[in-house]
Amino acid sequence: MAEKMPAIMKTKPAYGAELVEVDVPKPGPGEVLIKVLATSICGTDLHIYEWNEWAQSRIKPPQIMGHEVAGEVIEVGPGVDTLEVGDYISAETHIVCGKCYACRHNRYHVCQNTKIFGVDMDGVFAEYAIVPAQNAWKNPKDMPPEYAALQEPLGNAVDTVLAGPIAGRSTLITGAGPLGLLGIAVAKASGAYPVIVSEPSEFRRELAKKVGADYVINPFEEDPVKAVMDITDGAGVEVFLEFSGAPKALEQGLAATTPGGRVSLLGLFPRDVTVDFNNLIIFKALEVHGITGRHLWETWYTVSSLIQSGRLNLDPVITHKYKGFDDFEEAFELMKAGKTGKVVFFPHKG
Ligand SMILES: NC(=O)c1ccc[n+]([C@@H]2O[C@H](COP(=O)([O-])OP(=O)(O)OC[C@H]3O[C@@H](n4cnc5c(N)ncnc54)[C@H](O)[C@@H]3O)[C@@H](O)[C@H]2O)c1
Ligand SMILES: C[C@@H](O)[C@H](N)C(=O)O
Ligand SMILES: [Zn+2]
Ligand SMILES: [Zn+2]
Repeated sequence: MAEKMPAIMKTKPAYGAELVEVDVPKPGPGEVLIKVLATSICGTDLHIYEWNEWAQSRIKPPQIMGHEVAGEVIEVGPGVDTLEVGDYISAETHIVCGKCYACRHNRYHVCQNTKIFGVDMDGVFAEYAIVPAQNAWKNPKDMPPEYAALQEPLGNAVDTVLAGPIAGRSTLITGAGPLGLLGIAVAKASGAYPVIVSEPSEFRRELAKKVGADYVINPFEEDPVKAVMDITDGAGVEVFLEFSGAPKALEQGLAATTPGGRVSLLGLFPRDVTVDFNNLIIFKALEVHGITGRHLWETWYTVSSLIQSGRLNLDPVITHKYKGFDDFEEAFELMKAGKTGKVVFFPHKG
C-alpha cells in the first residue's frame, strides 16, 4: 500500500483549501484504517471551505476536511474486536463520550462532548482515513458506495421527516438544497402526500420535482402561504419540515401549517430569528421539534432499510460525481453557487 496519499486539507485560516500529499495514517487503539470508496460534500464542509464565522471559531488548520464516507476496512488497530479487514462501512460522524448526562439517558445525538470528523479532527477527503471502531456502521456489500456515503446526511433527513407521523399527511418542505432533497426522497418513500416544496432556485426546484415533489413554489415570486392554502383547500399542511435555514421560510412555514400540525426544524439560521410565538405556535397548538444529528443507532437502521427497500429516489439528488480530488475547487464553487445537489468524490481513480 502507498505511504503517501492526496487529501483535501484546510491548510490556512483563510478562504479555500489545498490538495496536498500527506502520510497515510496508522490506526491507533480502537481505530480502523479505511480505503475511502466514496465521500460527499456537506454544507458544513462548504462553511469550512468559505471560512465563515462558525468555521473560524471551531476549525484548527491544518486539517483534512470531510465527514460523509463509505469505505473498506484495510487495517484494524489494537483492541478492535467488532470489525475486520474487508468490512464495508460507513461512519457516524459524531464521536460521543458515552459518559455525560445526555449519553447516560441514551440521548447520544445531543452528547455535550461531541467531536466530529473533519471538524474537530482529520476527516475523510483523502484516499485513506481513520474511523473509530465505535463509530463504524457495517453496510450490505451490494449498497453502492455513493449511497452508503449519503447515509449520514440521510440520517438528518430521516430524523426530520420521521419525527412524527408522515404517511398520507400533507407536507411542506422549505429549502431544496442537498438536505431538503433528501428530505423529499424520505417523505415520498414514507407516503407523504401532497409534498409541497418551497425553494427559490429554479435548478433546485427542478431537482425537487425529479425526486418526487408534487408541487414546487418559488417563494420569491409567489406567496407560499397562499399557495399551500390553495393546494390544501384552506386547511394548511399537517407537517412542516424546515430545511433552508431562512428566517422568512420559518415564518411562512409556521403560517402555512394547520392548527395542531407538526413542525420539524433542521435548517440552521444565520442569526436569532423573531417569530410571533403567540399566533403562529401557541394558539395553533403546534408540535415543534428541533432536529440535530442522528439518533444512535436507531436512525442508521432506518436509513439503511430505506435504501435497501429501493423506495428512496436518490439518483436525482446526486448531481455531480468526481473521480479523484483534482477538480475539488470546481466542486466547491459549484456547490457554493447552488448549482448542485449532492457532490460525491470517488478518491481512487483506478
Ligand atoms: N440540525 C442539523 O443537525 C443539521 C445537519 C446538517 C445540515 N443542517 C442545516 O440544514 C440546512 C440545509 O442544509 P443544505 O446543505 O441543504 O443547505 P443549503 O444552503 O444548500 O440549502 C438551503 C436551501 O434553502 C433555499 N432557500 C433560501 N431561502 C429560502 C426561502 N426563503 N424559502 C425556501 N427556501 C429557501 C436555498 O436556495 C437552498 O437551496 C442548512 O441550514 C444546514 O446548516 C442542519
Ligand atoms: C456536522 C454536520 O455537518 C453533520 N452532518 C451532522 O449531522 O452533525
Ligand atoms: Zn455534515
Ligand atoms: Zn456524552
